[in-house]
Amino acid sequence: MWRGGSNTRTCKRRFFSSPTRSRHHRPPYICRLHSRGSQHLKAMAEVDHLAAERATARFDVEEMKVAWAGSRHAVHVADRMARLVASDPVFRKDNRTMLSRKELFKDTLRKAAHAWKRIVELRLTEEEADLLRQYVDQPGYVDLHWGMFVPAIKGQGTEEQQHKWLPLAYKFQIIGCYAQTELGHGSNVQGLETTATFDPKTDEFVIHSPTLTSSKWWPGGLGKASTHAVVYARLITEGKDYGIHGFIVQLRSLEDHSPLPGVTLGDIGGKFGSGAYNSMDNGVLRFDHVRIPRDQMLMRLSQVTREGKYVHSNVPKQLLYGTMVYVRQSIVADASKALSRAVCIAVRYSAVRKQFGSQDGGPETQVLNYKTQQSRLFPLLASAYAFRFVGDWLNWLYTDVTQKLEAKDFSTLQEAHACTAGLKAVTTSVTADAIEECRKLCGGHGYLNSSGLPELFAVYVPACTYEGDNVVLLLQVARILMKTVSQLASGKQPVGTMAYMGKVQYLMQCKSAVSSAEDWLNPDAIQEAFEARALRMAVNCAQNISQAASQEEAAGFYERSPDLLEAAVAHIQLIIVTKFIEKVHQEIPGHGVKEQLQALCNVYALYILHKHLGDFLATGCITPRQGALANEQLGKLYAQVRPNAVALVDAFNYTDHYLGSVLGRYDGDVYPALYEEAWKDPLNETVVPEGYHEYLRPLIKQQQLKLSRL
Ligand SMILES: CCCCCCCCCCCCCCCCCCCCCCCCC/C=C/C(=O)SCCNC(=O)CCNC(=O)[C@H](O)C(C)(C)COP(=O)(O)OP(=O)(O)OC[C@H]1O[C@@H](n2cnc3c(N)ncnc32)[C@H](O)[C@@H]1OP(=O)(O)O
Ligand SMILES: Cc1cc2nc3c(=O)[nH]c(=O)nc-3n(C[C@H](O)[C@H](O)[C@H](O)COP(=O)(O)OP(=O)(O)OC[C@H]3O[C@@H](n4cnc5c(N)ncnc54)[C@H](O)[C@@H]3O)c2cc1C
Repeated sequence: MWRGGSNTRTCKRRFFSSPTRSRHHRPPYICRLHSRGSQHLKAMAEVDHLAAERATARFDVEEMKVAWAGSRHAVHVADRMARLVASDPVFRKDNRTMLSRKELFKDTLRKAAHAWKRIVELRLTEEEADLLRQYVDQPGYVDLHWGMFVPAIKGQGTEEQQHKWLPLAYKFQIIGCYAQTELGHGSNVQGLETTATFDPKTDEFVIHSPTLTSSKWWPGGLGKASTHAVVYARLITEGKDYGIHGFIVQLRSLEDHSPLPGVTLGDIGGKFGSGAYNSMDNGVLRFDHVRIPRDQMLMRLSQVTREGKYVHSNVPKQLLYGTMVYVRQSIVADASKALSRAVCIAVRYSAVRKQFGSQDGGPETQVLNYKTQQSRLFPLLASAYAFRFVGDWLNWLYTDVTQKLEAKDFSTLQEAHACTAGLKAVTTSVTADAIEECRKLCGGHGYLNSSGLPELFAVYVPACTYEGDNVVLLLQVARILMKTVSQLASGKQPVGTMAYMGKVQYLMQCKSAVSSAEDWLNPDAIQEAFEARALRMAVNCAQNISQAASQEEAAGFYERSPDLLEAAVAHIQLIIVTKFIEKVHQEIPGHGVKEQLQALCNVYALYILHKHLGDFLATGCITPRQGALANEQLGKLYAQVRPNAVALVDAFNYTDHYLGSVLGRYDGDVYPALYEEAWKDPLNETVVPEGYHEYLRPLIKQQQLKLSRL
C-alpha cells in the first residue's frame, strides 16, 4: 500500500512530493527537468491572480461563510474539523487514485479506525464526527453503518430492540449495513425475493435466497466489513406472504470475521473510476436457510406473535421506507457540497487560466472573462447556493415530519416522500452533470486526476442511481402531482409545496406582466412564471391521461411518463426557486451578502427559465419576447457576479485538502503544483519504463533492421 506497502515505493513517493528536498537526492532525469523548468515556476509563483480577484469582491466573505454554513457556530466547527483532518497524515488522499483496490480498501479501514480513535480521544460530538467523516472524504462501510443500519433500527425497531442493538452499533461492537437491493430487483422493492419464513416450532425465522436473482447485491459495507445487516425479505407466516419487512441478521463471526454457516458473502467487484467509490465494499449475500430468533424481525410497524400470527400496527405501510427517506434527505444536503467543490475548482482555475486576447505580447485574457465561460459556470455557482438552501429547508421538513409521525400524525408523509424523492433526483442529476461540465471548463488539465474532478465525478455519479433511480423517483413525484390535480375538482385544497396548485383558476390563465429585462428581477414575476409553468404542465399531463379514455389510468400514466417526468422536474425546480427566494427575503447580515445572494437567486431562476424556455412558451406562461428579456437580464447578472466569483467560492471555506485539486488551490499557484504532481506518477519512478526491454526495444530494433535492409 502507498504508506504501508513496499518501502522503496513509499520512499520515492515522499521524496518526489517534497519540492524542498535537495536535488542531489533526485534521480538525474528529475533534476534535469526541474532545473529546466525552475525559472518558469518561480515566475509563475510571483503572480497571484487570486489575490487580485479577491480584492474585487463587493461583499463580506466572512459573513457569506456564515450564510453558507448556516451559523457562526457551524463555520467554526467546520473549520476546526477540516483543519484537524488536513493536518493528520493518516488522512492524506493525494495518493488515492494510484492505489490498487486492495490497498485502497485497507486504507479505508485504516482511516475509519483512526477517525474513530480521534473521535473518542477528542470526545467529538455527533455534529463534529459527521463533519470529520465528510472531510476525510472517502466512502466506506462507516457511511452505511451510521447512515442506514443505525437509522433503520431506530426507525423500525421497537424500544426493546433499539435498547439491545443501538449501544452495540454506537460503540462499533457490531458493524452493520442495509441489505435491500437484490441482483434481480432494486427499484421495485415489492419485487424482492429473499424470504423470511416463520417457524413456530423453534420461534425462529428462516432466511433464504431461493434464486440467483434473490442474492443481495450492492449493499455498501456488506462485501468485507459488516458483521450484521438489516435484511429486507418477504415475511411468510402461516403459509401467507405478508410482503417486505426488515430483519437484523448476523453475517460474520464476531471472533474471526468468517461468514456464519449458511451465509455466502463477497464483494461485487470494481466500480467506475480510479480510487473513487472503490473504497466501498459493495457486496453480494446469499442465505441458505439461515435461522434467526423471532425478535430479530424489526417489529415497530408490524409483529409476528409467538404463535405465528401477523399483526400490523395501525400505521402506514410506507413507514418501512423511512430509512430511504432519511438518506434521500441527506443526499440533497450532500449535493450542494459536491457541486460547490467542483465549482470552486473551476472558478479559481478559470481566474488563473489565460488564453488568447493579446496580439502584441500584452497579457492574455483570463478564461473567466469569456462570456461563454461565465454562462456555463455561473449558473452552476448559483445552483450550489440554491441546493444548499433547499437542503436546509428539506432538513427542516424532515425533522418536522418525523416529529408529527411520533405523534401519530401521518398527514405530511406524502409531502415528505414527494420532496425528498424529487429533490434527491433533481439535485443529484444536476450535480453529476455539473461536475462533468466543470471538468470541461478546466480544459485539458481538468481531465488529470490531480484536478480532483475525475474522482469527484466517479464518486458522485452513482448518487443518481442509489437511494432510488432518479427517473423512478421523479415518477413517484408525478404520481402525487396527478393525484393532487385530480383532487382539485373536488375542491380539496392542496397543502405544503403543492399549495400553489390551489390557485388553479388564476395560474391556468395568467399572463406574465414582464415588459423589460429589469422586470425579471422581481421575485413575484419569477415565482408566478414558475408556478404557472409547473401547474400547466401537470394539468396538461392529467388531461392527456384522462383523454386516453379507452385506457386504464395506469396505462395512460405509462404512455405519458416522459411528459410526466418533465412535469415533475418543473414542480421540483419551482420548490428550489421558491426556497431560494424565501431565503433571500430573510434578514441576512454582512455587507453586500444579501445583494450577492439575491443576484445568485436571480441567476438560478432565469437560467432555469432560459434552459427550459420551451416549457414556458409551450404552456403560454411567457411570450418569446419575455423569454428574450430574461436572457438579456441573465447576461447582466453574469457581469454582476464576475468580480465576486472567486470570493463567492471562497465562502464555501474549503481547505486545499478537502478540495483535493491542484487547479482549485486557494493561492491559485496552479502550474508549479501541476508540474510537481506529474512526477508523483508511478510511471515516473524509472526513467526507462518497465516493459521497454520486453516490448519497445525489440519492436524498434526490428523496424530498424527492416529499414536497414531496404
Ligand atoms: C473512511 C471514513 C472514515 C470516517 C469515520 C467517521 C466515523 C463515524 C462518525 C459518524 C458520525 C455520524 C454521522 C451520520 C452519518 C450519516 C451518513 C449518511 C450517508 C449515507 C450514505 C448513503 C450512501 C448510499 C448508499 C445507497 C443505499 C441504497 O441505495 S439503499 C436501496 C435504495 N432503494 C431504493 O431507493 C428503491 C427505490 N424504490 C422505492 O423506493 C419503491 O419501490 C417505490 C417508491 C419506487 C415504489 O414503492 P411501492 O412499490 O411500494 O409502491 P407504489 O409506487 O405503488 O407506492 C405506494 C404508495 O406508497 C407511497 N410511497 C412510496 N414510497 C414512499 C415513501 N418513501 N414514503 C411515503 N410514501 C411512499 C406512494 O406515493 C404510494 O402512495 P399512494 O398509494 O399513491 O397514496
Ligand atoms: C454505488 C451504489 C451503492 C448502493 N448501495 C446500496 C446499499 O447500501 N443497499 C442497497 O440495498 N442497495 C444499494 N444500492 C442499490 C441501489 O439502490 C439500486 O441500484 C437502485 O435503487 C436502482 O435500482 P436498480 O439497480 O434495480 O435499477 P433498475 O430499476 O433496474 O434501473 C434500470 C433502468 O430502468 C429504469 N426503470 C426502472 N423502473 C422503471 C419504471 N418503473 N419506470 C421507468 N423506468 C424505470 C431506470 O430509470 C433505469 O434507467 C447501491 C447502488 C449503487 C450504484
